[in-house]
Amino acid sequence: MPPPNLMPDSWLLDVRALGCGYGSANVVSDVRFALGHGDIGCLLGPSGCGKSTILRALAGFLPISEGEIRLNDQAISVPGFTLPPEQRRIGMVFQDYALFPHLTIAENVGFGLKGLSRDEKRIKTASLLELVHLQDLADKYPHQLSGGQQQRVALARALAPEPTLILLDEPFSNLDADLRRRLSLDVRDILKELGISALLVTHDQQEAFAMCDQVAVLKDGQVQQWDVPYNLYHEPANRFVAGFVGQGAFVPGTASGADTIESELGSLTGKRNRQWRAGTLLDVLIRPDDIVYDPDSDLKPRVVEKTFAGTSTLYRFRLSDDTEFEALFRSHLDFRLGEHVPVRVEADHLIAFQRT
Ligand SMILES: Nc1ncnc2c1ncn2[C@@H]1O[C@H](COP(=O)(O)OP(=O)(O)OP(=O)(O)O)[C@@H](O)[C@H]1O
Repeated sequence: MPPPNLMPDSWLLDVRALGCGYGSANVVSDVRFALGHGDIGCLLGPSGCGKSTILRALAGFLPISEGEIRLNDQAISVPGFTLPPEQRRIGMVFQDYALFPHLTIAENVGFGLKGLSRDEKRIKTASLLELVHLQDLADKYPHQLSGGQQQRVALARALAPEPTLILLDEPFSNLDADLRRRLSLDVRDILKELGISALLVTHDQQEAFAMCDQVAVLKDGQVQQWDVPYNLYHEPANRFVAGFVGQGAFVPGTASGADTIESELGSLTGKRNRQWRAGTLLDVLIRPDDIVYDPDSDLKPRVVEKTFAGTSTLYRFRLSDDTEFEALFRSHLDFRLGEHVPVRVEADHLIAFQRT
């Protein structure tokens, strides 16, 4: 998987060393990322890390105190200047849909269409409703629609004025898990079909990975890594990203060569972008899918926890020196608590950080 294209001729959105916040204190600082034309990006991070703050700055609701936000090669925010939201051609979709309750679905979608004749407005609204598969509900009111349907209306309304960029602020978080997954894929298809760029804010990494081309992982108002999902999982830039993206446990080890680590789980070898010097003390990230059942293995950790999840079971294992790690097995491999299970590590990529 190649790294994201870091130098296209011109970015659609270019966020340069952004700093902003409320009052005198900055909530985010030195935030840098850029989005290509037609790409879907994501701001992913724990609650309070500054995702919505960045979104507000992008939308023009919050002035910035450092850096620059550029859209289509135009500076739309710099310290001392904020292009008003209505002049930015940026659409917003919110968590709570924010539809007008007294307007029909068609009127909600057509609300932002200015300067069109009545007929033009009707045709455009109908085509947008068709795009989000709601043409049969045009005359209903928001309270007559399900949450998922309301969110499709909100998307159609945001798309109506033909924005350059759409900002999606936790748009699926009021929906149940199954609907969330389906709607996020539908929204991705719609945006890709129209070639519209979007930036999604979420704390749900599965949603981020399913929907977005590139993801910024944030912590305490700073971007830890801006990368394609594959690299975030397999080449995390630091411990925070490694721990936040996917599951896993750190196990101590010592580098014995450029790409080999000796540990309580045996001699581990896997693909690496960066090489270690022999003797370096490391913490190795063991993901649940790095562990395989192997009846011939001498490594026999004890089951200390077991979580059945239908097609698979997540096991927590403990070694005699108290090192713990997890493994995800197909659920027909059924072991008891306390049982010693022969396993081995089969890691495609080795993720490890120097022990501090
Ligand atoms: N209007 C405000 N005035 C002052 N501080 C604020 C305001 N809004 C947010 N903050 C603070 O800024 C920080 C970042 O908040 P923000 O809403 O951007 O985080 P977030 O990553 O979007 O979180 P969540 O996922 O919970 O929505 C938090 O410490 C929050 O308390």
